[in-house]
Amino acid sequence: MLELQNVFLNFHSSKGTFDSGVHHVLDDVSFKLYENETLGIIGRNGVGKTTMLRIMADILAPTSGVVRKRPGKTASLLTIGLGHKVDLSGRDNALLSAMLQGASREEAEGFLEEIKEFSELGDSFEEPVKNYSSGMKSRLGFTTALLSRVDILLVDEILSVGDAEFRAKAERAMKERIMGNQTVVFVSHSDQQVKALCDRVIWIDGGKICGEGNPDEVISAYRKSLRPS
Ligand SMILES: Nc1ncnc2c1ncn2[C@@H]1O[C@H](COP(=O)(O)OP(=O)(O)OP(=O)(O)O)[C@@H](O)[C@H]1O
Repeated sequence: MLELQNVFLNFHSSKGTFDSGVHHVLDDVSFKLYENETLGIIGRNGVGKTTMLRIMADILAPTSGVVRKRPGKTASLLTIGLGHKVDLSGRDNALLSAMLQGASREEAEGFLEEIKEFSELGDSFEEPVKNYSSGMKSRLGFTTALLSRVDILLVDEILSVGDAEFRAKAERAMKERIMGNQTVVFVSHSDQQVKALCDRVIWIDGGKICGEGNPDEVISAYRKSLRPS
């Protein structure tokens, strides 16, 4: 469905701590994402998990290497507040996002009441997003992506925000989508969520894939690596 082949990603950095001002974030990363699977990406803070999702979503081009997506397939990055036009209402943002993800205006309008109901934003749905809390933005972003149709859903930590009740509801809805043949790439620091939702896990560190495969085994190796020896 999607493949990264020998992907390198460098950022130019003003910090002197990196090699000649270049920060090598991804260093020869290759993997395949298969249709209908839920792939988890784990690793310490700052190792490049979000960067990988942004490359898969075509938001960021790799410094070198190839990203191949099956023709006609859409991928959408689900993250807090990304792409929200803050002067527009929740309703208009939901409409825009659904259309950007490939829905016609009519189809997108058809999703709006469902988005309002699931997100539990009430009258705030008609308010500008600049007045939203981060929890409210994530409810809007999560719900819009959940209810519109994308072939590959790229989920960045979004299930870890919001109150406990909404989080449980979001996790249940995500599970249903996964069961219903949605292809998902899921970045999370929650072992429990990754184990509950993912078929396969990739662990990255130092720009490389350090482990790949069964969630229990890869998470256990990752946790072991964090313990002081
Ligand atoms: N636009 C940018 N310009 C320069 N450096 C960047 C940029 N975006 C990310 N980085 C750096 O690249 C590295 C990887 O960032 P990334 O957000 O992908 O990490 P992450 O694994 O998702 O982290 P976390 O678990 O904390 O969310 C970090 O060191 C970060 O500071």
